[in-house]
Amino acid sequence: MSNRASSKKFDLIAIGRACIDLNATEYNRPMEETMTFTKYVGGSPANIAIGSAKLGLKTGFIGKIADDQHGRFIRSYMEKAGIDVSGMVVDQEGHKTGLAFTEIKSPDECSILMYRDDVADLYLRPDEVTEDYIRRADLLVVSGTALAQSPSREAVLKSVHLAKKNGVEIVFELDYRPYTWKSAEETAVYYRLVAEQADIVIGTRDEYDIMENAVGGSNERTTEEFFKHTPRIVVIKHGVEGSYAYTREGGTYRAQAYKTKVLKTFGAGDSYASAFLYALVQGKDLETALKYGSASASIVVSRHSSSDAMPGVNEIEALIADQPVLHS
Ligand SMILES: Nc1ncnc2c1ncn2[C@@H]1O[C@H](COP(=O)(O)OP(=O)(O)O)[C@@H](O)[C@H]1O
Ligand SMILES: O=C(O)C[C@@H](O)[C@H](O)C(=O)COP(=O)(O)O
Repeated sequence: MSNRASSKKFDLIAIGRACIDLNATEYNRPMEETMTFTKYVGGSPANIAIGSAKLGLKTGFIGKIADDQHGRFIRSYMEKAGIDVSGMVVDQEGHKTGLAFTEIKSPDECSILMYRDDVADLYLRPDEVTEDYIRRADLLVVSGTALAQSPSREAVLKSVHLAKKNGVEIVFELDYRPYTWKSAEETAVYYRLVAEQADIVIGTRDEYDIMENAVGGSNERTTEEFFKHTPRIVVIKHGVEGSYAYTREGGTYRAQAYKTKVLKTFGAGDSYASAFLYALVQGKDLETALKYGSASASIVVSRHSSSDAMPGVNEIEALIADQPVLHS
């Protein structure tokens, strides 16, 4: 897929949450002993939009933000990052910004403490998603978490319908977060509904298991099932073990993770998605796109945030040229 000749206003529009991450400033200790936190924009689809804009993609965002100091910080940060925020809606009903406190106990022992009761992003309504905005994109990136509750769920389903109607390719980032979902059955129903209509699906092996409502699924069975439906590319990530891309035509590609000095584990998935999509938009082949995703992720896990830390193209390409892979 090369969209370089595309006349569309946006290479990519992401839909879902834009929130706040509060990352432990003193790390390598439990959160109980952390006294200060550094504020960043967060929320997986917002992070993907920021990563994409930093790589030079024409990027838009659809989501609902709170009418408070955090909401205004998010809008202004994203605007300065070069993202079109005209699809962002300000909540008028007193809903709050979602917060994610991140604990960094050690480079591989991190956790996230979410404050997401009644958060503004899950109140995005279908009437706040317009055809005129969606049709201006080549890609619509849908976050799985935005399907967790109504009315955000219906807003996202409408965006999927509008994307299909207007020939906009759908990228489904499974982005599974256990909070806000009511049951495993419910999650599997909505995940499958959107995944089967998507053109590109990206997730970790564990997230595909959630979608299949089963444990220990295999990539072969997952992809066999997907290719009976719309998806043409399925990306399955396996953490430090690397990642795979499967194509409808029967291709299998693998990328290894790059060696890095890990500061924390989160942020890997969002940086991976933005760089992978950037490479596809540039018309690069799948094997190269996987390398871009892996390189970007390895850079972000070595830094403190998941949004501000997103790398530029030169950093990603320099890392790929160095080839410091983890497992061969
Ligand atoms: N510790 C690590 N060191 C280097 N790269 C990593 C590390 N952890 C993850 N990655 C890279 O990030 C990608 C996505 O990570 P993964 O943990 O599977 O996703 P998520 O963050 O969505 O859970 C991996 O495929 C790998 O390329
Ligand atoms: O998505 C969130 O609400 C929290 C993120 O902003 C946070 O930085 C994070 O968890 C990113 O994790 P990833 O899925 O590993 O990229």
